Amino acid sequence: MNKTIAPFARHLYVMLKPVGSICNLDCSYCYYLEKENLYANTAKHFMSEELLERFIKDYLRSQTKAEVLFTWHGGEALMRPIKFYQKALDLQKKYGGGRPIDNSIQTNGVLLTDEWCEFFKRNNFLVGISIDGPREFHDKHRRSKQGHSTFDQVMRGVELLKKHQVEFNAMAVINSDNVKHPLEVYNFFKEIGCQFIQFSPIVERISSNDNGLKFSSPTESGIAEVAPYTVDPDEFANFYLKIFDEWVRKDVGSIYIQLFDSTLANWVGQPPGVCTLAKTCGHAGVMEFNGDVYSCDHFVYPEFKIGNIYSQNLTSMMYSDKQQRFGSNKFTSLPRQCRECRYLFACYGECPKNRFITDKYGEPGLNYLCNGFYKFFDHVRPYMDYMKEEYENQRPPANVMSWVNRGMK
Ligand SMILES: C[S@@+](CC[C@H](N)C(=O)[O-])C[C@H]1O[C@@H](n2cnc3c(N)ncnc32)[C@H](O)[C@@H]1O
Ligand code: SF4
Ligand code: SF4
Ligand code: SF4
Repeated sequence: MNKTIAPFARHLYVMLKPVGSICNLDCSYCYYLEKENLYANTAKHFMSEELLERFIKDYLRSQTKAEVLFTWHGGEALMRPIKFYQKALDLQKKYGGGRPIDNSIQTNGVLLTDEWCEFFKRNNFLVGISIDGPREFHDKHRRSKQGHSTFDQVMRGVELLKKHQVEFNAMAVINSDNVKHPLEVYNFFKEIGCQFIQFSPIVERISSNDNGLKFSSPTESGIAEVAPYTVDPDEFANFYLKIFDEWVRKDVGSIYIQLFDSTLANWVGQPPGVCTLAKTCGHAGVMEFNGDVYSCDHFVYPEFKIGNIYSQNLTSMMYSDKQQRFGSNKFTSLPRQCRECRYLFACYGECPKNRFITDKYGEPGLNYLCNGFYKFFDHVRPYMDYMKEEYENQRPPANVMSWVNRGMK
């Protein structure tokens, strides 16, 4: 089984929200918590077993490849009991026709127990656990509903995952605080024995609409109110540069950082495995607790709803004109600065969610983090060129470490 959650390499992929956006924590920057307001008139935000069965049957039927990936997401997916997931596994078996099925679950880690970990190990789940680095950075934003620290609980969760040898990776946001401490954050993950790290930058704007959602929908234009924890593009570049310089000397082949892997993949002409750096997207939808399906986890806004599984099947929603346009738009809407950029092949304008500034020609739709990405690609170029050559000559790209350490670069 793959050790990173790379759903975007799939043809048709829909992640699930078994408790909608309900969560036991109150992270300051969370884009998903407020989705509760989209369903303000629904008393219970949890997926029924009847809907679970409908989804599993349809999802398995719509796959074009033998291997199938289910992802359980939230809100906090561990707020459903183990028996809910056991039921899901039984249904996967019932409708799977013997095909290989993987499950991944994303969690804040606070509710992990021996029992959960035994269940994950037994059923080969890949667990994504959210930690923002050492205690002071983690606790700054990831707090309980009562405002308490969660660091110790999450670390206890990590220890349980390790004790039961559950495959896990770490999800860490890069925000305006931890971005200033790249090596402390990187070394922390190495010290806790985490080999697979996905960093995701916070880029949020405060909405001026009164639709009950605090964060701007990607369709709102303008930069005026960037949320305070949003990462600065230059600091974002510096964060990755510092970590890259450490990684390329010591850790290639032993620590996996999603951006580095995906960049190398684009450099050698392979699919990057992450939607944000692909030419197009749109094959990764999300289904809410009531069967509503949206274009993407970061586009859960009324205007990006593509249907409901009670009235349409997944194939017709995911291959609808609306969803196909959503996906191709990632490329077709790029502003001139991107179209002319030497790193277009590696970046593709990153995620459309973050494209709300104007480019140097005055065209709208440039990525807020453009400057940061450009600096990153410019910095890693010689190393990527070297690793590409090794790869193309059937030698391990990890040879880059001895090249760098011999002072060749
Ligand atoms: C919405 S949470 C849901 C799963 C689970 N509750 C957790 O925290 O892992 C999924 C991931 O999104 C990250 N996240 C939350 N708000 C974000 C934002 N505004 N931008 C980028 N990532 C964010 C979280 O840190 C977490 O790793
Ligand atoms: S734990 Fe996850 S869903 Fe809950 S508030 Fe934090 S980021 Fe959001
Ligand atoms: S909109 Fe962004 S996060 Fe969503 S699928 Fe496209 S690139 Fe990925
Ligand atoms: S680095 Fe900037 S200009 Fe180049 S493709 Fe990315 S967002 Fe566009």
